[in-house]
Amino acid sequence: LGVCHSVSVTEIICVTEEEEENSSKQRDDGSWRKIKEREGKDCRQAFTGKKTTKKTPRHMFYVERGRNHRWRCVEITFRCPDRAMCQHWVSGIRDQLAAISSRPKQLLVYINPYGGKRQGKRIYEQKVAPLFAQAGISTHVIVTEYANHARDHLRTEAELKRFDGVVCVGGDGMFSEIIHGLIWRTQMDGGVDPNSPEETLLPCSLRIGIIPAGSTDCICFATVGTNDPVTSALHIIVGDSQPMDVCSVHHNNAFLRYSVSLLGYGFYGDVLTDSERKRWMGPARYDFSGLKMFLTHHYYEGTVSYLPAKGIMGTPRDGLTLTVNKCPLSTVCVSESEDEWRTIRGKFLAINAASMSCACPRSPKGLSPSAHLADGTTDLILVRKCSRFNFLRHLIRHTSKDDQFDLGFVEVHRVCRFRFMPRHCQSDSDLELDLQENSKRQIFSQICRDHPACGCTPIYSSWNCDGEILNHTAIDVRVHCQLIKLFARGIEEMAVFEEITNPCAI
Ligand SMILES: CCCCCCCCCCCCC/C=C/[C@@H](O)[C@H](CO)NC(=O)CCCCCCCCCCCCCCC
Ligand SMILES: Nc1ncnc2c1ncn2[C@@H]1O[C@H](COP(=O)(O)OP(=O)(O)OP(=O)(O)O)[C@@H](O)[C@H]1O
Ligand SMILES: [Ca+2]
Repeated sequence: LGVCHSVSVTEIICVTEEEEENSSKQRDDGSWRKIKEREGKDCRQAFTGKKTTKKTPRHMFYVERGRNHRWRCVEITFRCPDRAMCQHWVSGIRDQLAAISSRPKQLLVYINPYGGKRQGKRIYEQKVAPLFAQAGISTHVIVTEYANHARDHLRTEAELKRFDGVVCVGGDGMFSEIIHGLIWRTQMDGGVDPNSPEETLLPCSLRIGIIPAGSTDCICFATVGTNDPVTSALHIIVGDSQPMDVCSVHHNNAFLRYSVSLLGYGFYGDVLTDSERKRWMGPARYDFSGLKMFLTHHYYEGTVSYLPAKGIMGTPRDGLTLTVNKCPLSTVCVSESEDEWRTIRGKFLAINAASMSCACPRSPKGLSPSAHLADGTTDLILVRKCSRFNFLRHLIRHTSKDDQFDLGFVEVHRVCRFRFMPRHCQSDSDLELDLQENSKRQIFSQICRDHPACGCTPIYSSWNCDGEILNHTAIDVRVHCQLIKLFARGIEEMAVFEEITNPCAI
């Protein structure tokens, strides 16, 4: 009948053989037959063929694209009338798979059993481990016993040479642990001082895979296009690689933390502080605290200074396109001389630095839809003091096609470095003058946080650094271009997968 099916070798998971008697259920011969998805429902589809009596079917498992960037592992059985021909195909495919050097063979896996809805262990065992086994990947699995277990293990103990990658099963917090461990270890091994904000950090050689099992999973969502464990496992198996920028955050020449997604002062800092007391609510705590902090409507005074990025492709106001793994060729911060710095003083509801889009199920286009994962820049979004109504318009635009930056009180700059100084820390003399007032207001700010209806604004917010609270408000942030790599490929545009899934002759 001439129905054909093509599969790219790079998207084959494995081929297996099994001896099997011909049965009445089977359609034979000389053909490919798509049997079923490995996960989920049966989707039998027979292709052409003529009957024979005894066969040795060869099963091939490969990636099939579904809706919303989801990938599935599906199975095709192919039979040949001639055994030698079959063997030839199987060994040919195996040789080609073995030649793909980017595919991992040994992985170090950390599972946070308490992330998100506490399903990490189950998700890994039921959905991911069988796929890794099928693809011939061996794993060393560590179920974490306490917070920072994975980070500390990576920093000091893990025998990194044995592995081709690190997999983290959990949310953004768990991913943050992994990058802190890996980046630190890489600098120590290479003799680089992570405490100096001026040091150029050494890139990490091991790729990181994220199996989403957390509350926000924004890093997985923004790098793979969905927060689906099977899709992530398949990106790991086929050996994808997506470089990613990392911001280092310092306070007075002391290292605080790294950030890859959101550094947020004001609204997102307050949402996080409030939600930490409500961990028992699970992922819904963010919506509850989000609503609460929207109603409290605090603003904060301070000075933001930044070094604009130069020679880059695009600005934060570009269309909502996210591209696949395209890395800019030119360096961005050509000059770091002091006269290039710009300064803005003001009263802000939110100061956000988005180093990637921060797309997540709450906001599928994210905080900065055109932010690039790997261009050495972060998008600095300043939301000035405005009415609740206007702030709501800005927030709602994160969930629609409308441009959240096209509002008079919002500005956005693509930068490669920035600093923030809250108003009351601006100088020693300011500090002395404000000392008494500060200590009074600090006490009141706690009272106000607990009783937001009182309507007065505390002086300080906190920085939300990828979901962790920083314990300093004056910070110095620097973007390190492509410091880490993920088992991902960015978000595929429609045209890319239409091309690949179209059947064509073999
Ligand atoms: C009216 C609907 C407006 C919806 C606006 C949605 C904007 C959502 C933007 C989400 C950005 C997430 C950035 C990710 C940061 C992660 O590194 C970090 C670690 O996981 N997550 C959080 O800090 C967790 C941060 C979670 C923030 C949730 C904010 C929810 C806001 C809700 C506001 C409700 C106002 C309703 C008024 C009637
Ligand atoms: N065994 C453990 N016990 C307690 N906490 C742990 C353990 N392992 C990891 N953690 C910590 O749990 C926190 C939350 O983890 P994770 O990111 O996986 O889930 P989450 O629900 O998405 O949380 P968040 O929204 O804070 O990112 C992380 O900061 C991590 O350091
Ligand atoms: Ca970036």
